[in-house]
Amino acid sequence: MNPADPTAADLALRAIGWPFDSAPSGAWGDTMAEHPQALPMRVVEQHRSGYLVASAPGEAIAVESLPDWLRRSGYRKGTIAPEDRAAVGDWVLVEDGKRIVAMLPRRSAIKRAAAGEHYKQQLIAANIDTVLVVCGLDADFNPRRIERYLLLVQGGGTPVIVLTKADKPEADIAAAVAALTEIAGLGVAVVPVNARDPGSAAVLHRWLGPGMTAVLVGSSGAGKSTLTNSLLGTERMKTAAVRETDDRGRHTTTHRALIPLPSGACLIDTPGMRELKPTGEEDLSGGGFADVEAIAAQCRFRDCTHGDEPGCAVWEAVDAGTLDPGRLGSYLKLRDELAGAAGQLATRMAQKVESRPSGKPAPKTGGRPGVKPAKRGSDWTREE
Ligand SMILES: Nc1nc2c(ncn2[C@@H]2O[C@H](COP(=O)(O)OP(=O)(O)OP(=O)(O)O)[C@@H](O)[C@H]2O)c(=O)[nH]1
Ligand SMILES: [Zn+2]
Repeated sequence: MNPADPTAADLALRAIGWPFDSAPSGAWGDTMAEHPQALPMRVVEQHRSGYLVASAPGEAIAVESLPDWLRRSGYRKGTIAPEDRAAVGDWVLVEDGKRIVAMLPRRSAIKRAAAGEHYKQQLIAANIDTVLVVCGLDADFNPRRIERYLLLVQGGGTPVIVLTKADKPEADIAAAVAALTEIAGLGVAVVPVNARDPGSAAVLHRWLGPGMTAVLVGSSGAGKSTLTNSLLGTERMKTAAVRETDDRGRHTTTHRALIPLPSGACLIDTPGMRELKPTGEEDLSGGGFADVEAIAAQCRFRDCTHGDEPGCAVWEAVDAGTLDPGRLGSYLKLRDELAGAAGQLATRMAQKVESRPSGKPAPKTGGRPGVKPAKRGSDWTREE
Protein backbone atom coordinates (compact mmCIF):
# COMPACT_ATOMS: atom_id res chain seq x y z
CA MET A 1 0.00 0.00 0.00
CA ASN A 2 1.40 3.39 -1.02
CA PRO A 3 0.07 5.99 1.46
CA ALA A 4 0.36 8.79 -1.12
CA ASP A 5 -1.60 6.96 -3.79
CA PRO A 6 -3.79 4.20 -2.37
CA THR A 7 -5.60 1.96 -4.84
CA ALA A 8 -9.32 1.18 -4.56
CA ALA A 9 -8.38 -2.23 -3.12
CA ASP A 10 -6.17 -0.54 -0.48
CA LEU A 11 -9.01 1.77 0.53
CA ALA A 12 -11.50 -1.10 0.69
CA LEU A 13 -9.18 -3.04 2.98
CA ARG A 14 -8.65 0.04 5.15
CA ALA A 15 -12.44 0.51 5.41
CA ILE A 16 -12.74 -2.92 7.04
CA GLY A 17 -10.05 -2.20 9.61
CA TRP A 18 -6.71 -2.93 7.92
CA PRO A 19 -4.47 -1.14 10.41
CA PHE A 20 -1.70 -0.02 8.00
CA ASP A 21 -1.43 2.70 5.41
CA SER A 22 1.83 1.33 4.07
CA ALA A 23 3.35 -2.15 3.75
CA PRO A 24 3.34 -3.80 7.19
CA SER A 25 6.68 -4.56 8.81
CA GLY A 26 7.55 -6.90 11.66
CA ALA A 27 5.69 -10.18 12.17
CA TRP A 28 2.90 -9.16 9.77
CA GLY A 29 5.37 -8.30 7.04
CA ASP A 30 7.29 -11.54 7.62
CA THR A 31 4.16 -13.72 7.36
CA MET A 32 3.10 -11.91 4.19
CA ALA A 33 6.57 -12.33 2.67
CA GLU A 34 6.28 -16.11 3.23
CA HIS A 35 3.13 -16.15 1.08
CA PRO A 36 3.79 -13.69 -1.74
CA GLN A 37 0.85 -14.99 -3.80
CA ALA A 38 -1.70 -14.54 -1.01
CA LEU A 39 -3.86 -11.53 -0.19
CA PRO A 40 -4.91 -10.38 3.29
CA MET A 41 -8.60 -10.76 4.05
CA ARG A 42 -10.65 -10.40 7.23
CA VAL A 43 -12.77 -13.12 8.78
CA VAL A 44 -16.45 -12.17 8.97
CA GLU A 45 -17.89 -15.59 9.89
CA GLN A 46 -16.47 -18.83 11.20
CA HIS A 47 -18.02 -22.17 10.29
CA ARG A 48 -17.17 -25.76 11.11
CA SER A 49 -15.66 -26.42 7.70
CA GLY A 50 -14.51 -23.01 6.55
CA TYR A 51 -14.73 -19.26 6.77
CA LEU A 52 -16.39 -16.27 5.19
CA VAL A 53 -13.80 -13.57 4.56
CA ALA A 54 -13.80 -10.07 3.12
CA SER A 55 -11.37 -7.72 1.43
CA ALA A 56 -13.97 -4.95 1.12
CA PRO A 57 -17.11 -3.75 2.90
CA GLY A 58 -20.17 -5.93 2.29
CA GLU A 59 -18.13 -8.81 0.89
CA ALA A 60 -18.38 -12.39 2.21
CA ILE A 61 -16.37 -14.98 0.29
CA ALA A 62 -16.38 -18.63 1.35
CA VAL A 63 -12.83 -19.96 1.70
CA GLU A 64 -11.22 -23.18 2.88
CA SER A 65 -9.78 -23.34 6.34
CA LEU A 66 -6.14 -24.19 6.99
CA PRO A 67 -6.15 -28.03 7.13
CA ASP A 68 -4.78 -27.91 10.70
CA TRP A 69 -7.78 -25.94 11.90
CA LEU A 70 -10.16 -28.67 10.73
CA ARG A 71 -8.73 -31.22 13.13
CA ARG A 72 -10.51 -31.66 16.42
CA SER A 73 -9.71 -28.76 18.64
CA GLY A 74 -9.16 -28.89 22.35
CA TYR A 75 -6.49 -28.65 24.98
CA ARG A 76 -5.18 -32.21 24.63
CA LYS A 77 -1.61 -32.54 23.36
CA GLY A 78 -1.47 -32.53 19.59
CA THR A 79 -4.78 -30.74 19.08
CA ILE A 80 -5.22 -27.12 18.08
CA ALA A 81 -6.45 -24.91 20.91
CA PRO A 82 -9.70 -23.21 19.84
CA GLU A 83 -8.08 -19.80 20.23
CA ASP A 84 -5.28 -20.70 17.80
CA ARG A 85 -7.72 -20.88 14.90
CA ALA A 86 -8.96 -17.76 13.16
CA ALA A 87 -12.07 -16.08 14.55
CA VAL A 88 -14.24 -13.15 13.46
CA GLY A 89 -11.99 -10.11 13.11
CA ASP A 90 -8.80 -12.05 12.43
CA TRP A 91 -6.71 -11.25 9.37
CA VAL A 92 -5.81 -14.25 7.25
CA LEU A 93 -3.82 -14.69 4.03
CA VAL A 94 -5.89 -16.18 1.21
CA GLU A 95 -4.51 -17.79 -1.95
CA ASP A 96 -6.44 -17.88 -5.23
CA GLY A 97 -9.37 -16.28 -3.42
CA LYS A 98 -10.33 -19.64 -1.97
CA ARG A 99 -7.79 -21.01 0.51
CA ILE A 100 -6.50 -19.67 3.83
CA VAL A 101 -2.74 -20.26 3.99
CA ALA A 102 -1.84 -18.35 7.16
CA MET A 103 -3.19 -16.22 9.98
CA LEU A 104 -1.60 -12.85 10.70
CA PRO A 105 -0.61 -12.18 14.32
CA ARG A 106 -3.55 -11.23 16.52
CA ARG A 107 -3.36 -8.01 18.50
CA SER A 108 -6.29 -8.55 20.87
CA ALA A 109 -9.13 -10.96 21.54
CA ILE A 110 -12.47 -11.10 23.34
CA LYS A 111 -13.24 -14.55 24.73
CA ARG A 112 -16.13 -16.18 26.49
CA ALA A 113 -17.05 -19.51 28.01
CA ALA A 114 -18.87 -21.49 25.35
CA ALA A 115 -22.37 -22.53 26.28
CA GLY A 116 -23.16 -26.20 26.62
CA GLU A 117 -22.23 -29.22 28.62
CA HIS A 118 -18.55 -29.23 27.72
CA TYR A 119 -16.70 -26.26 29.05
CA LYS A 120 -14.59 -24.66 26.40
CA GLN A 121 -13.30 -21.25 25.60
CA GLN A 122 -14.55 -19.50 22.56
CA LEU A 123 -13.10 -16.53 20.78
CA ILE A 124 -15.78 -14.00 19.98
CA ALA A 125 -13.82 -11.33 18.16
CA ALA A 126 -10.18 -10.58 17.40
CA ASN A 127 -8.22 -7.42 16.67
CA ILE A 128 -10.64 -5.03 18.36
CA ASP A 129 -9.30 -1.58 19.28
CA THR A 130 -12.33 -0.03 20.97
CA VAL A 131 -15.14 -1.60 22.97
CA LEU A 132 -18.12 0.74 23.34
CA VAL A 133 -19.98 -0.33 26.48
CA VAL A 134 -23.43 1.13 25.89
CA CYS A 135 -25.81 1.85 28.76
CA GLY A 136 -28.89 4.10 28.78
CA LEU A 137 -29.40 6.92 31.29
CA ASP A 138 -32.83 5.55 32.08
CA ALA A 139 -34.09 2.55 34.06
CA ASP A 140 -31.37 0.55 32.22
CA PHE A 141 -28.59 2.46 33.98
CA ASN A 142 -26.68 0.01 36.15
CA PRO A 143 -23.06 0.53 37.22
CA ARG A 144 -22.85 -3.15 38.23
CA ARG A 145 -23.68 -4.29 34.69
CA ILE A 146 -21.10 -1.87 33.31
CA GLU A 147 -18.47 -3.33 35.65
CA ARG A 148 -19.39 -6.77 34.42
CA TYR A 149 -18.97 -5.84 30.78
CA LEU A 150 -15.63 -4.20 31.53
CA LEU A 151 -14.44 -7.42 33.09
CA LEU A 152 -15.63 -9.57 30.22
CA VAL A 153 -13.99 -7.50 27.50
CA GLN A 154 -10.69 -6.87 29.25
CA GLY A 155 -7.70 -7.27 26.99
CA GLY A 156 -10.03 -7.05 24.01
CA GLY A 157 -9.54 -3.34 23.30
CA THR A 158 -9.88 0.06 24.96
CA PRO A 159 -13.23 0.24 26.74
CA VAL A 160 -15.32 3.42 26.52
CA ILE A 161 -18.51 3.75 28.54
CA VAL A 162 -21.19 5.40 26.41
CA LEU A 163 -24.17 6.66 28.38
CA THR A 164 -27.00 7.04 25.88
CA LYS A 165 -30.30 8.91 26.30
CA ALA A 166 -28.53 11.89 27.88
CA ASP A 167 -31.16 14.05 26.14
CA LYS A 168 -34.06 12.52 28.05
CA PRO A 169 -35.59 14.70 30.77
CA GLU A 170 -35.20 11.94 33.37
CA ALA A 171 -31.49 11.47 32.58
CA ASP A 172 -29.43 12.36 35.64
CA ILE A 173 -25.99 12.69 34.04
CA ALA A 174 -24.29 14.03 37.17
CA ALA A 175 -25.56 11.16 39.33
CA ALA A 176 -24.55 8.57 36.73
CA VAL A 177 -21.08 10.01 36.33
CA ALA A 178 -20.74 10.09 40.14
CA ALA A 179 -21.77 6.43 40.32
CA LEU A 180 -18.96 5.60 37.88
CA THR A 181 -16.24 7.59 39.70
CA GLU A 182 -14.16 4.52 40.57
CA ILE A 183 -14.28 3.22 37.01
CA ALA A 184 -13.36 6.63 35.59
CA GLY A 185 -10.55 6.77 38.16
CA LEU A 186 -9.09 3.68 36.52
CA GLY A 187 -8.75 5.59 33.26
CA VAL A 188 -11.90 4.46 31.47
CA ALA A 189 -13.66 7.29 29.59
CA VAL A 190 -17.32 7.90 30.46
CA VAL A 191 -19.17 9.70 27.66
CA PRO A 192 -22.83 10.81 27.87
CA VAL A 193 -24.46 11.15 24.44
CA ASN A 194 -27.75 11.47 22.64
CA ALA A 195 -27.37 8.40 20.44
CA ARG A 196 -30.07 9.69 18.08
CA ASP A 197 -28.03 12.79 17.22
CA PRO A 198 -25.04 12.25 14.89
CA GLY A 199 -23.49 15.50 16.17
CA SER A 200 -23.56 14.21 19.72
CA ALA A 201 -22.32 10.72 18.78
CA ALA A 202 -19.37 12.37 17.00
CA VAL A 203 -17.58 12.79 20.36
CA LEU A 204 -16.75 9.09 19.96
CA HIS A 205 -14.66 9.72 16.84
CA ARG A 206 -11.44 9.93 18.84
CA TRP A 207 -11.82 6.20 19.56
CA LEU A 208 -12.92 5.43 16.00
CA GLY A 209 -10.03 6.63 13.85
CA PRO A 210 -8.92 5.24 10.46
CA GLY A 211 -7.91 1.55 10.56
CA MET A 212 -9.48 1.01 13.98
CA THR A 213 -12.08 -1.64 14.77
CA ALA A 214 -14.80 -1.26 17.37
CA VAL A 215 -17.54 -3.41 18.87
CA LEU A 216 -20.64 -2.40 20.81
CA VAL A 217 -21.85 -4.25 23.87
CA GLY A 218 -24.83 -3.48 26.09
CA SER A 219 -28.23 -4.80 26.98
CA SER A 220 -31.22 -4.80 24.68
CA GLY A 221 -32.67 -1.34 24.23
CA ALA A 222 -29.49 0.42 25.39
CA GLY A 223 -29.18 2.18 22.05
CA LYS A 224 -26.58 0.16 20.12
CA SER A 225 -28.45 0.24 16.79
CA THR A 226 -29.37 3.89 17.24
CA LEU A 227 -25.75 4.75 17.95
CA THR A 228 -24.55 2.73 14.94
CA ASN A 229 -26.93 4.63 12.66
CA SER A 230 -25.80 7.98 14.02
CA LEU A 231 -22.15 7.06 13.61
CA LEU A 232 -22.94 6.07 10.02
CA GLY A 233 -24.67 9.42 9.47
CA THR A 234 -25.47 10.25 5.87
CA GLU A 235 -22.84 7.76 4.66
CA ARG A 236 -25.31 5.01 5.42
CA MET A 237 -27.17 5.47 2.16
CA LYS A 238 -23.94 5.72 0.19
CA THR A 239 -22.63 2.44 1.59
CA ALA A 240 -25.79 0.63 0.55
CA ALA A 241 -25.54 2.04 -2.98
CA VAL A 242 -21.92 0.93 -3.37
CA ARG A 243 -22.84 -2.57 -2.33
CA GLU A 244 -25.51 -2.90 -5.00
CA THR A 245 -23.19 -1.91 -7.84
CA ASP A 246 -20.03 -3.83 -7.15
CA ASP A 247 -17.77 -2.49 -9.89
CA ARG A 248 -15.34 -5.37 -9.75
CA GLY A 249 -17.80 -7.74 -11.39
CA ARG A 250 -17.46 -10.15 -8.51
CA HIS A 251 -20.38 -11.92 -7.00
CA THR A 252 -20.65 -10.72 -3.44
CA THR A 253 -23.18 -11.30 -0.74
CA THR A 254 -24.07 -8.20 1.20
CA HIS A 255 -22.83 -8.87 4.66
CA ARG A 256 -23.18 -6.64 7.67
CA ALA A 257 -20.44 -8.13 9.87
CA LEU A 258 -17.96 -5.32 9.19
CA ILE A 259 -19.60 -1.92 9.01
CA PRO A 260 -17.34 0.85 7.69
CA LEU A 261 -17.83 4.20 9.41
CA PRO A 262 -17.18 7.61 7.83
CA SER A 263 -14.71 8.31 10.67
CA GLY A 264 -12.44 5.67 9.07
CA ALA A 265 -13.02 2.96 11.68
CA CYS A 266 -15.18 -0.10 11.25
CA LEU A 267 -17.68 -1.78 13.54
CA ILE A 268 -17.76 -5.54 13.98
CA ASP A 269 -21.26 -6.86 14.47
CA THR A 270 -21.20 -10.51 15.55
CA PRO A 271 -23.91 -12.42 17.45
CA GLY A 272 -21.37 -13.65 20.03
CA MET A 273 -21.03 -10.15 21.46
CA ARG A 274 -24.59 -10.45 22.76
CA GLU A 275 -23.85 -13.54 24.83
CA LEU A 276 -20.77 -12.62 26.80
CA LYS A 277 -20.02 -14.87 29.77
CA PRO A 278 -16.95 -15.09 31.99
CA THR A 279 -14.29 -17.62 30.98
CA GLY A 280 -12.57 -17.91 34.35
CA GLU A 281 -9.41 -16.37 32.94
CA GLU A 282 -10.33 -12.79 33.67
CA ASP A 283 -8.26 -10.96 36.19
CA LEU A 284 -10.34 -8.84 38.56
CA SER A 285 -7.65 -6.19 39.04
CA GLY A 286 -7.25 -5.81 35.28
CA GLY A 287 -10.99 -5.80 34.81
CA GLY A 288 -11.75 -2.52 36.50
CA PHE A 289 -11.56 -3.36 40.22
CA ALA A 290 -8.01 -2.21 40.91
CA ASP A 291 -9.34 0.12 43.64
CA VAL A 292 -11.09 -2.72 45.53
CA GLU A 293 -8.07 -5.00 45.10
CA ALA A 294 -5.80 -2.28 46.50
CA ILE A 295 -7.98 -2.02 49.62
CA ALA A 296 -8.18 -5.82 49.88
CA ALA A 297 -4.38 -5.96 50.00
CA GLN A 298 -4.71 -4.33 53.44
CA CYS A 299 -6.92 -7.12 54.87
CA ARG A 300 -5.41 -8.85 57.89
CA PHE A 301 -5.52 -12.26 56.22
CA ARG A 302 -3.88 -12.78 52.88
CA ASP A 303 -6.71 -15.10 51.78
CA CYS A 304 -9.48 -12.95 53.29
CA THR A 305 -12.74 -13.77 51.52
CA HIS A 306 -14.21 -10.43 52.70
CA GLY A 307 -16.94 -12.38 54.46
CA ASP A 308 -16.99 -11.94 58.20
CA GLU A 309 -13.29 -12.21 58.90
CA PRO A 310 -11.80 -9.85 61.46
CA GLY A 311 -9.56 -7.11 60.11
CA CYS A 312 -11.23 -7.03 56.69
CA ALA A 313 -10.07 -3.74 55.16
CA VAL A 314 -12.75 -3.88 52.49
CA TRP A 315 -15.63 -3.85 54.96
CA GLU A 316 -13.80 -1.24 57.03
CA ALA A 317 -13.72 0.93 53.91
CA VAL A 318 -17.45 0.41 53.42
CA ASP A 319 -18.09 1.34 57.07
CA ALA A 320 -15.89 4.41 56.66
CA GLY A 321 -17.86 5.40 53.56
CA THR A 322 -14.84 5.26 51.23
CA LEU A 323 -16.07 2.20 49.29
CA ASP A 324 -19.53 1.89 47.77
CA PRO A 325 -21.21 -1.26 49.17
CA GLY A 326 -22.88 -1.85 45.79
CA ARG A 327 -19.48 -1.89 44.13
CA LEU A 328 -18.16 -4.33 46.71
CA GLY A 329 -21.22 -6.54 46.18
CA SER A 330 -20.57 -6.53 42.46
CA TYR A 331 -16.91 -7.38 43.00
CA LEU A 332 -17.74 -10.31 45.29
CA LYS A 333 -20.37 -11.65 42.91
CA LEU A 334 -18.05 -11.48 39.91
CA ARG A 335 -15.24 -13.01 41.93
CA ASP A 336 -17.42 -16.01 42.78
CA GLU A 337 -18.62 -16.32 39.21
CA LEU A 338 -15.03 -16.28 37.94
CA ALA A 339 -13.97 -18.84 40.52
CA GLY A 340 -16.86 -21.01 39.34
CA ALA A 341 -15.84 -20.66 35.69
CA ALA A 342 -12.16 -21.24 36.52
CA GLY A 343 -13.14 -24.30 38.54
CA GLN A 344 -15.07 -25.69 35.58
CA LEU A 345 -12.12 -25.09 33.29
CA ALA A 346 -9.72 -26.78 35.73
CA THR A 347 -12.10 -29.73 36.21
CA ARG A 348 -12.44 -30.15 32.48
CA MET A 349 -8.69 -30.08 31.94
CA ALA A 350 -8.18 -32.51 34.82
CA GLN A 351 -10.69 -34.91 33.25
CA LYS A 352 -8.75 -34.75 30.01
CA VAL A 353 -5.51 -35.57 31.81
CA GLU A 354 -7.15 -38.45 33.70
CA SER A 355 -8.57 -39.89 30.49
CA ARG A 356 -5.08 -40.12 29.01
CA PRO A 357 -3.48 -43.57 29.14
CA SER A 358 -0.33 -42.17 30.78
CA GLY A 359 -2.55 -41.03 33.66
CA LYS A 360 -0.65 -37.94 34.72
CA PRO A 361 -1.96 -36.55 38.00
CA ALA A 362 -4.82 -34.08 37.67
CA PRO A 363 -4.20 -30.51 38.76
CA LYS A 364 -5.99 -29.32 41.89
CA THR A 365 -9.12 -27.34 41.15
CA GLY A 366 -8.77 -25.01 44.14
CA GLY A 367 -11.32 -24.11 46.79
CA ARG A 368 -15.03 -24.10 46.35
CA PRO A 369 -16.13 -20.73 45.03
CA GLY A 370 -18.48 -18.56 46.99
CA VAL A 371 -18.35 -20.64 50.13
CA LYS A 372 -17.55 -18.59 53.16
CA PRO A 373 -15.66 -20.34 55.94
CA ALA A 374 -17.94 -20.89 58.93
CA LYS A 375 -15.21 -20.04 61.36
CA ARG A 376 -11.55 -19.22 61.37
CA GLY A 377 -9.68 -22.30 60.27
CA SER A 378 -6.09 -23.27 60.83
CA ASP A 379 -5.41 -22.90 57.10
CA TRP A 380 -5.81 -19.14 57.33
CA THR A 381 -2.50 -17.50 56.77
CA ARG A 382 -1.63 -14.49 58.81
CA GLU A 383 -0.18 -11.61 56.82
CA GLU A 384 2.97 -10.83 58.79
N1 LIG B 1 -34.02 9.95 23.35
C1 LIG B 1 -33.14 8.99 23.09
N2 LIG B 1 -33.57 7.77 22.72
C2 LIG B 1 -32.67 6.81 22.46
C3 LIG B 1 -31.27 7.03 22.60
N3 LIG B 1 -30.62 5.88 22.30
C4 LIG B 1 -31.57 4.97 21.99
N4 LIG B 1 -32.81 5.51 22.09
C5 LIG B 1 -34.08 4.82 21.86
O1 LIG B 1 -34.10 3.62 22.62
C6 LIG B 1 -34.74 2.56 21.91
C7 LIG B 1 -33.83 1.36 21.83
O2 LIG B 1 -32.68 1.68 21.07
P1 LIG B 1 -31.92 0.62 20.13
O3 LIG B 1 -30.86 1.36 19.41
O4 LIG B 1 -32.88 -0.15 19.33
O5 LIG B 1 -31.28 -0.34 21.23
P2 LIG B 1 -30.32 -1.60 20.98
O6 LIG B 1 -29.25 -1.51 22.02
O7 LIG B 1 -29.87 -1.65 19.57
O8 LIG B 1 -31.26 -2.81 21.31
P3 LIG B 1 -31.17 -4.34 20.76
O9 LIG B 1 -31.20 -4.27 19.26
O10 LIG B 1 -32.39 -4.99 21.34
O11 LIG B 1 -29.90 -4.91 21.32
C8 LIG B 1 -35.10 3.15 20.56
O12 LIG B 1 -36.47 3.54 20.61
C9 LIG B 1 -34.21 4.37 20.42
O13 LIG B 1 -34.78 5.37 19.63
C10 LIG B 1 -30.84 8.35 23.01
O14 LIG B 1 -29.64 8.64 23.18
N5 LIG B 1 -31.81 9.27 23.23
ZN1 LIG C 1 -11.15 -8.66 53.47
